[in-house]
Amino acid sequence: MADQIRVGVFGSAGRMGAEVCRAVEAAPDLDLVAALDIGDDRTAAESAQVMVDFTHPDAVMDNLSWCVQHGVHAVVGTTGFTEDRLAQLRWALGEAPKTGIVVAANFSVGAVLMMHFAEQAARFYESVEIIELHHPNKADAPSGTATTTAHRIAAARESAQRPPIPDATSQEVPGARGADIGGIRVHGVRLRGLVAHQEVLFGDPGETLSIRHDSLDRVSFMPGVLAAVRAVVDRPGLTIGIDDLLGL
Ligand SMILES: NC(=O)C1=CN([C@@H]2O[C@H](COP(=O)(O)OP(=O)(O)OC[C@H]3O[C@@H](n4cnc5c(N)ncnc54)[C@H](OP(=O)(O)O)[C@@H]3O)[C@@H](O)[C@H]2O)C=CC1
Ligand SMILES: O=C(O)C1=N[C@H](C(=O)O)C[C@H](O)C1
Repeated sequence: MADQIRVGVFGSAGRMGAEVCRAVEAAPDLDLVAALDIGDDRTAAESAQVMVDFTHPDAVMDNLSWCVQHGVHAVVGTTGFTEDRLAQLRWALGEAPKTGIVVAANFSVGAVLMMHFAEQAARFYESVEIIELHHPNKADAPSGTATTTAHRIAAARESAQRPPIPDATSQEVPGARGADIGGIRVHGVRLRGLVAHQEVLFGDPGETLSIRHDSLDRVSFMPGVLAAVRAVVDRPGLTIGIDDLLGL
């Protein structure tokens, strides 16, 4: 079909990459032109308009540098995007970018809503902690979703001039209180049988609020990935998260 978007996938043999290949092949408006995994030659990717990257935090920056050099748009789900890495991408894209890059810690609509709702709730509660739960083959901890959620909650609390979260712990086995991400405690669970799950717990005197999201299958990420593929061709520059694409 003439007006199909030509799509390639970095990490095509991985859990997410394989699912993206299936989703692209099933979409009538998309054409899968390159399925590349580690060590593969990138020549096939030169014919792509959009490359999707679900690889590894150690590999993704090199893949994106190739995309920018070749004017190929990118949709990126791989984790590990610190402020420093985002700044490197902005610098590589330049002041008048022609290429678009969408980087999202989580492409599932429910997870995007969970982060959005958690950000809304953040200013109302004295206490907040995050529990992320994933399959045991996951390379990184805490998850990119939990890190992003923690930073968004921390920023919302700062805007609302919330004091630090109360915690009188004075004796602690290292790790028992989780990781401190921007002042928010994040606890990581790795358990066979899980896919990707997160609970954000808020507390105030006499009440708690739990906001939980569960990805039970990797198909949950596909509508967001495909929406980003369709959008990125008309979005030069760096887009962080898919909230805008969902109208949030
Ligand atoms: N944003 C989101 O919605 C989601 C993000 N993720 C993130 O996506 C990433 C991948 O997750 P997952 O699919 O579970 O991981 P996998 O390990 O299953 O897949 C990664 C694949 O990428 C390959 N790979 C590594 N380096 C390169 C490279 N330079 N070029 C091409 N392929 C490469 C790996 O090969 P090999 O195994 O040989 O190293 C592997 O086949 C993680 O960072 C994860 O956190 C996951 C789910 C949703
Ligand atoms: O590795 C995974 O599986 C996932 N990674 C992303 C993350 O680190 O947040 C998204 C989702 O949690 C699944």
